[in-house]
Amino acid sequence: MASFSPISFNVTAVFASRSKLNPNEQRNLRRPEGGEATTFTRLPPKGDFVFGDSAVQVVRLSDSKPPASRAEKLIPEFERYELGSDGEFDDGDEEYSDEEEEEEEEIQEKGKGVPAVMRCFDRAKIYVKSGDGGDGVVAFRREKFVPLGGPSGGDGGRGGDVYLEVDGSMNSLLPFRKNVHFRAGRGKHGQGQQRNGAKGESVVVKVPPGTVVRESGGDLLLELLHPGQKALLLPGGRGGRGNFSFKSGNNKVPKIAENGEEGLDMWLELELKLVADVGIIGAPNAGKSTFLSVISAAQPAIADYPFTTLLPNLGVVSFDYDSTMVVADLPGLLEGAHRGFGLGHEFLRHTERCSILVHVVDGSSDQPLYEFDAVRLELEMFDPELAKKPYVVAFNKTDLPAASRNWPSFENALRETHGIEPLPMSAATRDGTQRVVNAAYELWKRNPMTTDDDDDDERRGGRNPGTNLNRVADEMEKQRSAPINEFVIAQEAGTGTWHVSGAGLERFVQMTNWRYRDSERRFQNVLEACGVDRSLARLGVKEGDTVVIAGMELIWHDSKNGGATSRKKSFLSDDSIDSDL
Ligand SMILES: Nc1nc2c(ncn2[C@@H]2O[C@H](COP(=O)(O)OP(=O)(O)OP(=O)(O)O)[C@@H](O)[C@H]2O)c(=O)[nH]1
Ligand SMILES: [Mg+2]
Repeated sequence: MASFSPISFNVTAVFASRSKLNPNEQRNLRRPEGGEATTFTRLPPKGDFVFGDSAVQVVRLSDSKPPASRAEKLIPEFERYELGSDGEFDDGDEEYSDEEEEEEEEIQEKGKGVPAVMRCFDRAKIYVKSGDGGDGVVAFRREKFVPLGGPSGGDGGRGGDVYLEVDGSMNSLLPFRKNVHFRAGRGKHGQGQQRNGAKGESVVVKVPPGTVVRESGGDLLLELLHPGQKALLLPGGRGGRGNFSFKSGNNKVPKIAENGEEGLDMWLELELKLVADVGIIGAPNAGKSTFLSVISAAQPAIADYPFTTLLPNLGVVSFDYDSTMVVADLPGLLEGAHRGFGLGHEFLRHTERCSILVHVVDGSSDQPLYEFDAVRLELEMFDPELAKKPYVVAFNKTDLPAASRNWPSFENALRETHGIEPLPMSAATRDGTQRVVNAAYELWKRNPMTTDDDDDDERRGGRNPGTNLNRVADEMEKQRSAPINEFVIAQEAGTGTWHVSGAGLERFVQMTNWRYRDSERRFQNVLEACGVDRSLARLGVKEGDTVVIAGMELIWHDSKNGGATSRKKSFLSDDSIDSDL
């Protein structure tokens, strides 16, 4: 029994819901974005970030950029950043995101002084599309001694799928700077002699562990945390049926075949959130990377100037057989980081998932206390929640005389004003580092992370191995195969134009191949069977009115037996509905 949804005369509202229901419409809406795809330059080889020794340099916290001589060294050969007249660290690569102007300005403000490598290591925007299904064909058997061979047109092959897979060897989203579009192959068309088309080639997009996937400007889709996780994101379109599949008792020689179903497409925003238990923070050049290198097997670049660490490094600290702690060494934090100056903003988000922080202070600097307070303030300004995380303070470089001189007053001040016991250490000589690690471990044990990951794990498709990683694809498939008799009718106010929309109907129109003679008849029959005609008649459609279904304009002609749409030409009501609907 056919049914129809309640009528709405608010055309705008109906279009809005239609864009939700209909992947084709969504495609049209998004397509303009496609023209403005984010393209990036090539990822520089890792070696470009390792620098030789250079003279010691004192960098004040108020310096929001590396000195010019350093800047030159930071620049990989094929990426140019220029120090502008205002002394800011400009990016010569203008190819990055050119969304709306406002957004652009905001990014520029936040990304001030940040080379593209760092801006893009944890965020990317990519386009994915599953393959269209292959078309079915109309063919008839031609055999010797069989004068009237039956239908033999094969079905089209299914389009390729789009998968997302976690690759444990990746640690950034930088590869997506170059590679933005991922399209699965289309299914092959059917052939005569009942040969079905082959399935289109699937595409697997590799992402690093800790990747959060969002539909561009929309909902959170997935959170992929563990190496090996593989999620089916966009299923390929169904292959169109060939005329062999349309053979029925009523129609033994069907001259009809379907188009393949169009694949789905989407712009995705990827965000990498490091999965670390402990975050090492501090001012540039404090010795954070050196500390990580002595407590774990990680070998981060260490050099005697700020901004050595451009991308966070991860290290695993092992305690007992079964107890390990993942530690992240983050780029140096500067005053103004919360406003996007220096490198701060780009990575501060990564500390959100750390249970605790280790704050490394350069004990040999002019004013270690000032440095300590400034970094704390930055944390507070960026996110007060972050500043509330438990932390250990490591007073580094105690092997240097300046640090020894600074130590008593620093220790005193922290004890008095903050109620904290700082721990002295020398990452260079490893003196005291074990104590810091132990303190961090104890603190971490007492403060296990209570992320919201666990709460709505199922929704995110994340941590729990039992979670359905294919739920996005399932959802898409469900939307796509919406029943054909679920539709909404709206009349444009004051005109004789009617809009009929519904995902099932639109898919049906898209798959109808008008080249074949029987297609039109089938189309008319379907409109009648699913209740479109009856609903329109009940709502008062008049002879000559325009009815728009899935972008196709039809003219309504009243039929004798009371109510039916027709497609420009005359309405045919003498045939039964195909049983395969
Ligand atoms: N004397 C001495 N030098 C140290 C110690 N720890 C680190 N250094 C030196 O301090 C400089 C900076 O060390 P890094 O580990 O690169 O500092 P960082 O905090 O990671 O710096 P950025 O990544 O630039 O923010 C290097 O020259 C290290 O050799 C220490 O305990 N004693
Ligand atoms: Mg470093």
